Amino acid sequence: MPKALVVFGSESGTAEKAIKELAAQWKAAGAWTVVDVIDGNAAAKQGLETLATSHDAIIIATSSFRQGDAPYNYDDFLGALYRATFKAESPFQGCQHAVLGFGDSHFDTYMNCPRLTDSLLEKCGSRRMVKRAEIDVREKERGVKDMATWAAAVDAALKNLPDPSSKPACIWDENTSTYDKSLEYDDDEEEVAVQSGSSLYFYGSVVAAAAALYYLLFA
Ligand SMILES: Cc1cc2nc3c(=O)[nH]c(=O)nc-3n(C[C@H](O)[C@H](O)[C@H](O)COP(=O)(O)O)c2cc1C
Repeated sequence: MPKALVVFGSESGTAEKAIKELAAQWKAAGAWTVVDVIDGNAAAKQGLETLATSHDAIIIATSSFRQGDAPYNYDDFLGALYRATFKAESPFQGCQHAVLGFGDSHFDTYMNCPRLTDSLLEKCGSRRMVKRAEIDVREKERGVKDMATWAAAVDAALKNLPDPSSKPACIWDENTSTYDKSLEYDDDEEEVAVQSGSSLYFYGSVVAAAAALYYLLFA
């Protein structure tokens, strides 16, 4: 029976409550195993490779806060995805994922964190097993329907899980605008600036340029 881990990022409780309700329904149906429901920071503590090797799928529900940033309890997971991508590592090879996004279309950085998560997971080697759903707080009725459709798609995918090396269920930005926003991630070692979804290497280039200048001037 496939094993899935549910990971959430939630600052005011919406994504957490919604995904816990869905997880309870999936568990009750019993067609596949919901191993646990934990926040992103707790997931990151296990290490990405451990997460991938211990589970067939990772099911994510997250919102965005501030300027499209990760919720406080999800920051470490997003950071770990960034670091793996920077190092061109594929810790999620052999694993599959699904993302449920929560956001408010009033913000320029609408759905930034869920979209980044979906994109970075793929870059980390994971197969997208269903299309990401995006729940806008401004469209309540549509949100309820879209969430039910997504939950059914996740359930169907896990009941008949394709090989993780097969084609993804869809491309990252199918039927949605691309993220043309910026997101900054800070930790002790590095700061990452992603612009227009185009350059994960922005910060690396800045550091390299600064090092070259220092060498020319002082070495
Ligand atoms: C201060 C603040 C900043 C927010 N920033 C964003 C944002 O950048 N992008 C977005 O899509 N939604 C943003 N939202 C909306 C939340 O993501 C949305 O309300 C979501 O449903 C909250 O889910 P949560 O309670 O699980 O964190 C913001 C909300 C607040 C209050």
